[in-house]
Amino acid sequence: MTHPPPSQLELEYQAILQNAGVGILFTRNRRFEHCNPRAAEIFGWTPDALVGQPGSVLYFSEADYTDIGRRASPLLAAGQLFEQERLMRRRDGSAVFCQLRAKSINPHDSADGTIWIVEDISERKRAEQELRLLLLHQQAILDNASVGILFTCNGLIQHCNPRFEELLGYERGQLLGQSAQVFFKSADDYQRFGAAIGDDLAAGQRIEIEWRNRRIDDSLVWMRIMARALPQAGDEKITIWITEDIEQRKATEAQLAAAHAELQQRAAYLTFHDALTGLPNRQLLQERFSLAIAHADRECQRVALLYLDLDNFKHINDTLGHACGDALLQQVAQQLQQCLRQTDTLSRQGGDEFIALLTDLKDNQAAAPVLAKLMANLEQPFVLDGHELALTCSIGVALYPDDGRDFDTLLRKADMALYRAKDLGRNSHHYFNEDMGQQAGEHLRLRAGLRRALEHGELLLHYQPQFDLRSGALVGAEALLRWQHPEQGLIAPARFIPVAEESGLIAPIGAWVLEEVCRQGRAWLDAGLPPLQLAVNLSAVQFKRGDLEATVQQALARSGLPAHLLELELTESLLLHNTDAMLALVRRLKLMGVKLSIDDFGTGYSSLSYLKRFEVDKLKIDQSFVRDLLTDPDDAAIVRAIVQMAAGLGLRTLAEGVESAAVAERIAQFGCDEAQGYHYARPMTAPAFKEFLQRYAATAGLKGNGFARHPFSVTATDSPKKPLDHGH
Ligand SMILES: Nc1nc2c(ncn2[C@@H]2O[C@@H]3COP(=O)(O)O[C@H]4[C@@H](O)[C@H](n5cnc6c(=O)[nH]c(N)nc65)O[C@@H]4COP(=O)(O)O[C@H]3[C@H]2O)c(=O)[nH]1
Repeated sequence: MTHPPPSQLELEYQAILQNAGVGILFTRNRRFEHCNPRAAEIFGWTPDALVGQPGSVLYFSEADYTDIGRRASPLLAAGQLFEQERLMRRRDGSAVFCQLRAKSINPHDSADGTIWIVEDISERKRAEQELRLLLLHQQAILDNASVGILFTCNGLIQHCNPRFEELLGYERGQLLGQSAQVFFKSADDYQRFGAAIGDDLAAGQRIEIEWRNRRIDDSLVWMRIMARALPQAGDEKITIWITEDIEQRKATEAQLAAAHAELQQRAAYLTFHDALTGLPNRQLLQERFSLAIAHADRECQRVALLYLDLDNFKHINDTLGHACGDALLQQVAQQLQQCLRQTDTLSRQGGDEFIALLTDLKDNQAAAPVLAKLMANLEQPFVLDGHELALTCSIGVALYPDDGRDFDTLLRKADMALYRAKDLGRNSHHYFNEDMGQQAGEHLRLRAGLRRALEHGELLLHYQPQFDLRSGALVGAEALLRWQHPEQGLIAPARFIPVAEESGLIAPIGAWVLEEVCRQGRAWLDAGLPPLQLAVNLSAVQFKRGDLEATVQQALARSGLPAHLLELELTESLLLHNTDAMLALVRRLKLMGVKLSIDDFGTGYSSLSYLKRFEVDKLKIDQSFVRDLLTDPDDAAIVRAIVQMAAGLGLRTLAEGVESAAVAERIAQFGCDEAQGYHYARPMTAPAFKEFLQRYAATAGLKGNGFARHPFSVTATDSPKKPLDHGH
């Protein structure tokens, strides 16, 4: 092998030094003897400037320099390679991370110097640092995440965070390296899971699924799992799983679903049954009726519909309370059911009304023993809350096919028969017959019509003015209910209030009256009319059940009518139910500020003690005493006595039904405070009343004289041909 001439070698050597991508430095006696351009560039020097400098210029301190000397010397002396990564100083004082490799040129003689190969590794170090930080952040996320995070590689658990282990009850690190199958219920379940998500996962999609997984103690936990395969070169299939414990949510969902199912079941049940007694309702009864008549037609038999109503049940309800009433109805339902055959149907219509459908009757007489049995069974005492109660009932009977062929006709006829039975003194039964009077029919029509009247706004109020007998001033008005029937015209309360009371409709009707009176009173005040006391009739039924207190409160609150302008008219008989509850209710009403008067006073069992106890404000003397006052000395004596007694108790009196000036004069002489009657004005519509009031104010202001020559004293309204009231 031939060697190139030295000059050539030197040239090549120079070329290597000049072009090398690494820095090359030669030191001798700890000074730079020679360096290539890259070395100078790394440290921010020019080669000329760097050559001759002590090695320490590349270090931040003497100590630093000494340190490297101490580390390198032994290796260099032994002819070995010294290697180190080190932060070094550039000429401008900035730092540069270098990879140093050094070797003695001649280990036997250090005087020959050392060669240093230097690489600028700052960039690599920064990248490493960034990576390290990134990993730190990632770890922090994994450690602190509230969701379980898991990485699998080809189905093996590669990494998971503490939350995931905690979710499944594992110790830290216990899951690593295991197959993901460990947290599935079984190998099959794992397969199913794979089948459910495998394709989407492979397609790179984000999976979201809810699955029931297995904890270490074999208990199961509902998890929401989000998964995605990480883009990865090669065969490794790395998947990230983010899991959440949704056990609580699932439990709540399950509870909700169960509650919903139960509700649906209940709703379905209630579609065909009565909630209180569990008996079939009208709809189911109707279906059974259809089946029964089809069967009866085939067998040439009869079917009977029995409309049964408990006598005086309302009284029991009122005295013992609704809860007792309900319990009693349940017992009654059982008792009645026992009297019937399997093929018969007992149904509750609401309230205390039941309907029995009797099937397989050979003839029209075949229902008789059942009727007798039903009535006899009810007379057996029921025990409720320690009270022994004997009940009676009235029953109306209609027969298929004689009385009708369809359900509604038969039911209507059974109802008519029931009313006839009640008319005949209750505790009896009655079969429908064609010539049953109009009465039952009218009653039924009224009942159905009233419901519609309330819904369709057919009810209205008329107002009858009330005057102070001493000053002649118009001081108040009584609100009187009317029913504007679409066919029959204006119907008086005497005709429909008893029906409303019997059917329970009086509660919503009474509430409407209170609302309307308060609203109207407020409107008149707002229109600048003087304040008037507005009296409202309360039915005993309304007083004893329902939520009268709330109704009154609401009517006052909604309208903004001052409470003292509202007067509630009670009847004497109502106060005889002198119970603590009644007393408390009246007290609460009085505390609201409303006034109380006793209507039709003198017709009941007047008792002074209850007048005091109930803190009544006014007595309204019944018109039957007032009407014949001038001709009947007894009536005159009664009126005078009532007025005197009331004065003694500090109560005001109002004479009702004052039809003439002479009567007005006489009651004034007796000391009666107020009067109301056709002599002054008939009841009239609200607009007519307003006009009346305005006219009254104008004329009374001029004349200002008393009751007898009252500006409106004879209004020529007493003609019997006149309609029910004025102003309509
Ligand atoms: N012969 C004669 N009658 C006169 C005279 N002045 C007034 N009247 C009539 O006497 C009745 C007085 O009302 P009431 O004793 O509270 O008797 C009322 C009251 O008990 C009841 N009622 C009226 N409106 C309501 C209501 O909103 N709720 C309730 N629960 N009952 C009401 O209906 C009853 C009858 O009311 P209406 O037919 O309006 O009959 C009214 C009225 O039109 C007169 O000078 N001569």
